[in-house]
Amino acid sequence: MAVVAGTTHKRVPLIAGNWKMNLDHLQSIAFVQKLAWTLKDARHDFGTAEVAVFPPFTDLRSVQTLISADKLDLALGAQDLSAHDSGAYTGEISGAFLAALDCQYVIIGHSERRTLHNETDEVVAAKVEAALRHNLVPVICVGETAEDLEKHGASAVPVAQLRAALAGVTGAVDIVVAYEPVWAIGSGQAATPDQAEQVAAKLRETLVELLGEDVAAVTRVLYGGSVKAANIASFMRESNVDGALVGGASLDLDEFASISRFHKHVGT
Ligand SMILES: O=C(CO)COP(=O)(O)O
Repeated sequence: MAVVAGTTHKRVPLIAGNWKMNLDHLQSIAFVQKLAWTLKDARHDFGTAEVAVFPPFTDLRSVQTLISADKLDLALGAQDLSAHDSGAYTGEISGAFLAALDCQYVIIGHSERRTLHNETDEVVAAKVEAALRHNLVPVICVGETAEDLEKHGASAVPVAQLRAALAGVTGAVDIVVAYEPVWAIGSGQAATPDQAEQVAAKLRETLVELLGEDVAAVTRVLYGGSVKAANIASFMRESNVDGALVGGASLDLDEFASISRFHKHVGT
């Protein structure tokens, strides 16, 4: 595992681009090609930061083909999956299908799905189990609303959501946790690095309790919510923040490439 210069990280950071419902399959090809060239030109070392893209379902085949044909150093993830493996579930996408497309990751429990699609903690937990059944790494999203923050402080809701998401999980699992305060998503108002670190530390304590020291020590905890090139370094200086889940800025090629190369700014 890489220790990133200028930080205390012992986990390889993950910079994950959640495209949400943006870029069709043709646009995705152009974008990923340019992203790969930009990172290659900059001699990006994937040992210092793994870079992953999370396109819409309809883009996955195109992006997978590009990554595999051109041997691009990019990881691929989906934005959601079904809790079921196959059968009469119109409109759902099985984890088996994602694994067959070489997806390594899948986002689960994003606040937009919790709010707009009424995903409960139980649904999130069932999806985490489905991801693990298919050897996909779930990127489990947790985060408090502005109202939660006011009423319960920053960490109570994210910690409770993480406990619920891991209800059916034991042992040496490969997971990623993304702390995304709902009030910071798309608002331009990111959490402070200290706020992110405090919640990330609480989430890691929860991982120790639920899954043991060894799993907690290697699990990456990401921060998400108005991350951009100008603020990524300040988050990455925190010892419990191991990367970022980036929304809007992941659609801007130069901005996302610059975020991926955060170690250039750490210590400056
Ligand atoms: O929701 C997010 C990533 O999943 C964050 O979105 P923004 O980076 O646009 O705030």
